[in-house]
Amino acid sequence: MTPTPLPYAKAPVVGEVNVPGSKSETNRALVLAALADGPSVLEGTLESRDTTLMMDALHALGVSIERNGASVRVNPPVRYTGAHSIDCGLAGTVMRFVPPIAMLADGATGFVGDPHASERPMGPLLDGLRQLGAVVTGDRLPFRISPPADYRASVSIDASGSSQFISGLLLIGARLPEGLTLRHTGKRLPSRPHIEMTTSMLRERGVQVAEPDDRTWRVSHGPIGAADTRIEPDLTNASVFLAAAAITGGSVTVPGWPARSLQPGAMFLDVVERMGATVTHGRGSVKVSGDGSLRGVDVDLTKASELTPVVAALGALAEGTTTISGVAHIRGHETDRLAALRTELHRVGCAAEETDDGLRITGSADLRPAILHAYADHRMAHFAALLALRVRGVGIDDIACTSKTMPRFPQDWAGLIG
Ligand SMILES: O=C(O)C1=C[C@@H](OP(=O)(O)O)[C@@H](O)[C@H](O)C1
Ligand SMILES: C=C(OP(=O)(O)O)C(=O)O
Repeated sequence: MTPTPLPYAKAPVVGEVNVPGSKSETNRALVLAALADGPSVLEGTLESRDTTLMMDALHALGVSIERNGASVRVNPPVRYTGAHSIDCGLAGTVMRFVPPIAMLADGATGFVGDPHASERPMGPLLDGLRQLGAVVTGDRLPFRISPPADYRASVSIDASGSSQFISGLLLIGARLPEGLTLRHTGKRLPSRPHIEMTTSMLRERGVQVAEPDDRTWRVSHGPIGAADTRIEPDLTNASVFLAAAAITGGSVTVPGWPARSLQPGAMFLDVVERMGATVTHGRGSVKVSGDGSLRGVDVDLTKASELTPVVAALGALAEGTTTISGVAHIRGHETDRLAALRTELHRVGCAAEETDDGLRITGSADLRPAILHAYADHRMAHFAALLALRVRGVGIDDIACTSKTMPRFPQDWAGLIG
């Protein structure tokens, strides 16, 4: 792949960026619309590789989907049809949310993915489907699911590797004949806000979800109501643009910032504030401004591990040490993000070490140019773009991987940085 140079900020970055819809909300809304009791219209959806893969997957199972830009009309079938082969790409939401739907189909369904997708953990989800009665071949991609003869209602799994195992099962719970009781058996549970996003979107559609304790969910059998919905902007993707202001002493506004959100990306505002930037809430917008200096922080990102690459870039450019904890499981994200961040930080001359559950980074004002590796991971490309603002001559080997959640990233970034 030809490396792409990334823009250096000759001046403080100032501007406004309209960020497209949330990946997590779009793909949940698509799944829930596909499982609903009638047609739904979704507005403001994200148009990206992960959401296209989701629509194609649902279509392969018999769901009718009409896309008109960011507006999508979904019409569920009377019965889902088994599909020969569903492509999950590298999308966690597709590989963890669609197999449970395949369990409701009239025949077997095969699942495939990108080369690295078979490194991503799937065992607990597939084991959960087996506990519900499905026959599943394999423990990683590619795998095949045959629906149960008799559906059971109770599952115990260890979701310490990904909250998406829980979300994927909860999403179909109401469609199981006896509902679903799901218990998490592991010691830790990452990304709880993403589980809350799932339960909240289920409840908005009339589904009863009880949480008798903090590791058990009970979904009652019943219809999932069709709902016309507007998707929030993706706050994790927004954080990349806001970080540019903090790094360069500029000021960036993101319109459409929700007053309250279950997206863990909203936590970025606290982190960047602790690192020295100023956050201003306007009417339906957020502005981050900086004076160009950042200080290192200790930050537990258990709830918002998606933010790790952006916070790592800020840490590399900050004064002092930044310690990120609570993110051991991101070794199973699009790439092993802890190893990838350590390697790429070393490549620009930044001292960084992996800990059991995160990274320790010593900020430096003296980093060197390099072509960084993206490992097919959109957030590694964001990380490189942020370092490049302050280190002349930083490039990336694969900018196209940003299409996973933000195909417009290269243009929007160039437009903002100038
Ligand atoms: O359910 C979701 O939409 C997501 C859950 C999280 O996964 P993990 O719990 O595997 O971190 C998050 O990192 C991912 O980007 C999106
Ligand atoms: C972990 C991520 O994605 P996925 O939905 O593929 O798990 C991410 O986008 O940071």
